[in-house]
Amino acid sequence: MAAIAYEDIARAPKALLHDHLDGGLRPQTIIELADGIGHPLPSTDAGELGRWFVAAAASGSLERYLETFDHTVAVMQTAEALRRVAAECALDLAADGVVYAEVRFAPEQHLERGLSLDEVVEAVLAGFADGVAEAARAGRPIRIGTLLTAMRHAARSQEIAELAVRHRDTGVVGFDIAGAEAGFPPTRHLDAFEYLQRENFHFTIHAGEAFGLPSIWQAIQWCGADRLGHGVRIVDDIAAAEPDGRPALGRLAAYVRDKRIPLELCPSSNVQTGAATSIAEHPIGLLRDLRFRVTVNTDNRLMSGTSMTREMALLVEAFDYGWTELQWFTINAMKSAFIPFDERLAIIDDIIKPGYAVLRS
Ligand SMILES: O=c1[nH]cnc2c1ncn2[C@@H]1O[C@H](CO)[C@@H](O)[C@H]1O
Ligand SMILES: [Zn+2]
Repeated sequence: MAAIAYEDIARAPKALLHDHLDGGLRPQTIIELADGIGHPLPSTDAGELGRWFVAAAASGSLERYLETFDHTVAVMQTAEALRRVAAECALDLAADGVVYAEVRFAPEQHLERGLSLDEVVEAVLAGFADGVAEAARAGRPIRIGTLLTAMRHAARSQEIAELAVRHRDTGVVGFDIAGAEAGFPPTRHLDAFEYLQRENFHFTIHAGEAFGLPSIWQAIQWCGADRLGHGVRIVDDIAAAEPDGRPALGRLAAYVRDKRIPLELCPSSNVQTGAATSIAEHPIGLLRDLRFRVTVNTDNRLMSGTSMTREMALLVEAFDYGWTELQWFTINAMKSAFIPFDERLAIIDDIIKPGYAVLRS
């Protein structure tokens, strides 16, 4: 069978669980917002600036990758800027054929010009509502859930967890921690995770990206994470192959698979930070073969110059995947979403399955 065409993947309904708002700005928007506040940029040509982000982020280290966010966060410090960026995010995802997305950002990074944490969240939620409404008018319906992230090197996670719970009925569906992983274990934020569990709230934790199994183990067994942001280093607990030819799962890997803990895998991002050597050698191939609850994600569309369509196309090329695998990734993501069960099911039954059925035929 011929490989699936890029345009067909673009038309397929897609679900995305791991996308950073401040990692997905349009280069032209960064230029316009930076101009308004006098923030200096590496380039004021949109094409060049886009390429600069991708090159600078492909540093081989998570810490250096994260330095590129200085420019995006700098231009996201007013309610108007946040609202615009969020609206454009919704429009761009919808145009890419994403029908459900969870988008995350760290409110504590947007207080430099006097906004309160609640004002930051309200501006972003308003922007998503604007973008979702405009996308629907253009015949590209999308649903967006917001995740609030706390920065793992900082000490505001309890406050951000409470902020998330405060906005749970107006669009915030989960919580996360992000930032440099080595030296900042998930248990530093145990109070916040315990609070969220008592509130019956959902959270994912960036773990097993730049640091290995101890980070994943803490995220799940100490903190109670519902999902793993990346989690790609779980392969460190899988031995190549036993004499019978089957890979042997260690206790943690077996637990993650048995419990169906979703892995928010982000192939291109991992190659840039050095968490994987190439797409072809990305552990997603092994993890899918072993039937972990694998999902495909963009992480940062600007820093990786990518989209959901492109991530899927790269996997089709590297692993020879067909519609069966792409639908499986999509339904895995939808099953793992933080919105209510009946709403997830409706998207699977009414949008995803019929959409793939049309593409297959
Ligand atoms: O892949 C990642 N690993 C860890 N932290 C990340 C990643 N991508 C983005 N951020 C961090 O999350 C913040 C809020 O969105 C970003 O500002 C960036 O510092
Ligand atoms: Zn991330």
